[in-house]
Amino acid sequence: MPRLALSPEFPAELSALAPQVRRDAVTSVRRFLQNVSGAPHPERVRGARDDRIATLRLADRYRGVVVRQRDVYWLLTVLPDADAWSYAQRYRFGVNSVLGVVEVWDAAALGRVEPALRRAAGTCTTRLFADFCDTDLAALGIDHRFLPLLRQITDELTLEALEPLLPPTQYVPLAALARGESVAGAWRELDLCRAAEPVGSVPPAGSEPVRSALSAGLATPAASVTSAASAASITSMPSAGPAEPVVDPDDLAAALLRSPDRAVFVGGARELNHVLDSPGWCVFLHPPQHRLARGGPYDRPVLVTGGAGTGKTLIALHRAAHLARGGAGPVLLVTFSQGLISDLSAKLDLLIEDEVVRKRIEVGNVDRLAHRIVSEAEGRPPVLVGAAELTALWQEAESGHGPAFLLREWEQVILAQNLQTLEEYLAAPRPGRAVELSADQRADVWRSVGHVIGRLAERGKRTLLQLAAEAATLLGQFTGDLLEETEPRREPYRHIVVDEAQDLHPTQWRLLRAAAPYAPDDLFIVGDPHQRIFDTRVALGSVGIDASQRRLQVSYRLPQEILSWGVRLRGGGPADGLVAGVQELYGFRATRHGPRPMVRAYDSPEDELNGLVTHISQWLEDGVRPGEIGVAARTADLVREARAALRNSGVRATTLHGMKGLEFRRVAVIGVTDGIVPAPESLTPAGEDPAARAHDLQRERGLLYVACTRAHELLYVSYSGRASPFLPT
Ligand SMILES: Nc1ncnc2c1ncn2[C@@H]1O[C@H](COP(=O)(O)OP(=O)(O)OP(=O)(O)O)[C@@H](O)[C@H]1O
Repeated sequence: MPRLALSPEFPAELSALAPQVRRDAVTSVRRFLQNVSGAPHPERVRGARDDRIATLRLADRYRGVVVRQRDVYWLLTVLPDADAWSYAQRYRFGVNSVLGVVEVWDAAALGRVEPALRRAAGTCTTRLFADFCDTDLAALGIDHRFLPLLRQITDELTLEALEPLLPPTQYVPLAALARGESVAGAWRELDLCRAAEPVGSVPPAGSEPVRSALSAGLATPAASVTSAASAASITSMPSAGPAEPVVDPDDLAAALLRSPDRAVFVGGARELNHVLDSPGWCVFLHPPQHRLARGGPYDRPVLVTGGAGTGKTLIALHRAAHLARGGAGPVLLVTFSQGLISDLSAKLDLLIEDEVVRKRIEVGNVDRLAHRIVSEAEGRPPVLVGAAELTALWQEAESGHGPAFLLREWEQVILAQNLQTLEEYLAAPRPGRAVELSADQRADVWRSVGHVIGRLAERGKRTLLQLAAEAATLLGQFTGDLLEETEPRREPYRHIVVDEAQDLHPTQWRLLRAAAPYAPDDLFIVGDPHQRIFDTRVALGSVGIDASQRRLQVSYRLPQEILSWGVRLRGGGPADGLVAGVQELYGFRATRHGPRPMVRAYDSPEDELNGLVTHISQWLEDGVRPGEIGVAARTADLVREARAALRNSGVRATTLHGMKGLEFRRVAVIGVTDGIVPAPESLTPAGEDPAARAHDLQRERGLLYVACTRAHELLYVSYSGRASPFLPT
C-alpha cells in the first residue's frame, strides 16, 4: 500500500477546480490510497530536475505531481496536464542536512538568474559570504549544490532578491550571516525552523546552548492524521563526542514527518476527507507554531508573545486540542469577549473531529468563570453594579481626588496587589501612578475605597473585578492548606490556555492561577503587550506565574507594507506587561508583500462617509465578499453613521475595541481625526496625573494599531480635517 502525504497546496489547488474535475480527482486519490484497480500510476516526467518526481493522472486532462521514494508519495499539486509537466520540470526537492526537513527549490528560476549573477559578480571583487568557508556553510545546512551560485552573491540586496527562490531553511541562516551574525548565531536562527525539539541535538562548536527551557519532548500524533514531526526520527551519530543529530538525506518519509508545514500523511479515506475539507490552519502548522502547540509536557507555565498575526490564537487552539487529546482532565480556553468565545468555539469544532475530545474543552472568559464560581458558592447569581451607579458612589466618597482617580487607585493599586489592610496599602508601591500620595492622603483614599465597598455590600452588588477576587478566594479555600493531602482537590480545570492575555488584570490572573493545579502543562498563555487596549500592565511573575517565555516574529496575516506602517503607528517603542521589563517590536516581519495602506484626507465628515461608501462599493465590485470586509471607528456614533451609510451591504462595522482578535481581508478605519483619536474623554488630564495620561495615550495608540492590523490584504484609513497625531507621516 502506498504511504501518501499531501502538501498544503494540494487541497488549495483542488478546491479551485470545476466540481466534476474535483470529484474525479478525489476519487482517483482515494483509489490510489487503497491501491485498487483503476488507481492512477506514477508516470515519469521527461526533463524533470529530480528523478523522483512523477505525475498521477487524477482527472481528464488533470494531473497530480508527486515526489516518490519507494512506497512514499508526496502529492504536491494538481494542475492541467501541461502545467503539471512544467511544474515537475521547474522544482527540485531536497532534505536539509541539519534539520532533516524537506526543501523545495525553484531550480528553473535559479538557473535563469545565474548568468546575471555571474555577470554582476564579474564587475565586483567583494563577496557576501567570503568570510565563511564551505565547512561553516555545511554546518548551517547549506546545500552543496547551491554553493557555486552562493559564492557569486555580492551583497545583501542580491540575497534578498533570491529569497522567493530558496527554501526558508536555506535563506534564514544566510540572511543571518549577511546581517553580521556569527555561524553560531545563524545556527540559532535556523534552529527556530524546527518543528520539534530534536533529541540529542547540540549546536556547532562555539555556539551558546540553544535548547529551550521547555521540554525536549517530541510531538504526540493528532487524532485523525499522522502529524508531521510526531514521529521525527533524528538519530544520534554513534561518535565519541556529544550526540550530533544525523539526518539521512535519502529518507523522504522521515523528512516529511519533520515538516508539518509542508506535508501531512493520510492513512485512509476519512483522513483524506478531513484534510481536504478543513481550512489549511487546521492541518498545516508552521514549525515554530507546531513546536509550541504540540511540544511538552512543559513543567512550567509557558508564555508565547508575538506581534499581530503571528498565529498566537492558532497556537492556543492547537494547544487546547493537543491537551484535550491527552485526556488528563478538563481544558479551559480563555479569551476576551463573548464574540471571540463563539469564534474560537467554532474553530475548535473545525479542528477537532472527535466529539469526546472536543467536549473536554470549554471556551470562556474570566468574567464568566468568576460569575459561575461565585454563583455556585452562594447559591444564586451575583448582582453587578452598573458604571453610572459606581461613578455616583465614588463621587459620594470623594476625598480630594476625583472619581476617576479613586477608581484607578482601587483597581490598579489596591485590587491589583490584593491589599487587604491600610497598613499594607501604606507600604505598597504604586507603579504607574505619578501623583505622590502622603500617608494622610493614602488614609483618605483608603477611607473612600472602604466607603464604596461598604455601600456596594449594603446593596448586594459587586464589580467584575471584585467578583474575580472573590472567586479566586473561594477556589483558594477549596484547594488551600486546610485540606488534607488525601482530600481530592477542587481546581475546576486540569489545563488552562489563555488567548489575548495582555488585557487581563492581576486579580483575573490570580483567579486563573487558582483554577488549575500546579502541575506540568497547567498554564499556556499567548498575548501581545503591543495590542493592549485596557489599562492593565502586569508581569506574570508578580501574580505567581513563573512562565518561560517564547517569542514569535513572523506575521502570517499582514503583508510587509501594513506591518511596517503599523509598527510606525504603534511607535515601534517598547511595551511593558506580561513579562518583566519591556517587549520590542524589533525583528517582527511578514512573509509576503501587498499594497501600501491607503490614507485618505477629506474636508468634512460627510465627504469622509461618502468616500467610505465609494471604496466599499468598489471592493464589493472587485469580488470581495461582505463578510471579508471590516469597518471600524473610535466612537459608537461614527460606527452608527458608517452602518447607516453602508446599510444592506452586509459589511460589518464596529468600534476599534470590537476589532480585537478579528481578521478581515480588507479593513477600513474611519474617523482617524485629531479630536477623535485619541478620544479626549478617555485621557486623564495631564494636570491630574501625567503618568496616567501617558499610559492612556499608549493605550489609545494600541487600540488604533489593533484595528489596523486586522487586514490581511488591504488597509484603508481616513480622516476629515486634521489627521490624528498617531498617523505616521
Ligand atoms: N499555520 C497556518 N496556516 C494557515 N494560516 C495561518 C497559519 N498561521 C497563521 N496563519 C494566518 O495568520 C492569521 C493570524 O493568525 P492568528 O489570528 O492566530 O494570529 P494572532 O497572533 O493571534 O493575531 P492577533 O494577535 O493579531 O490577533 C490566521 O488567521 C491565518 O490567516
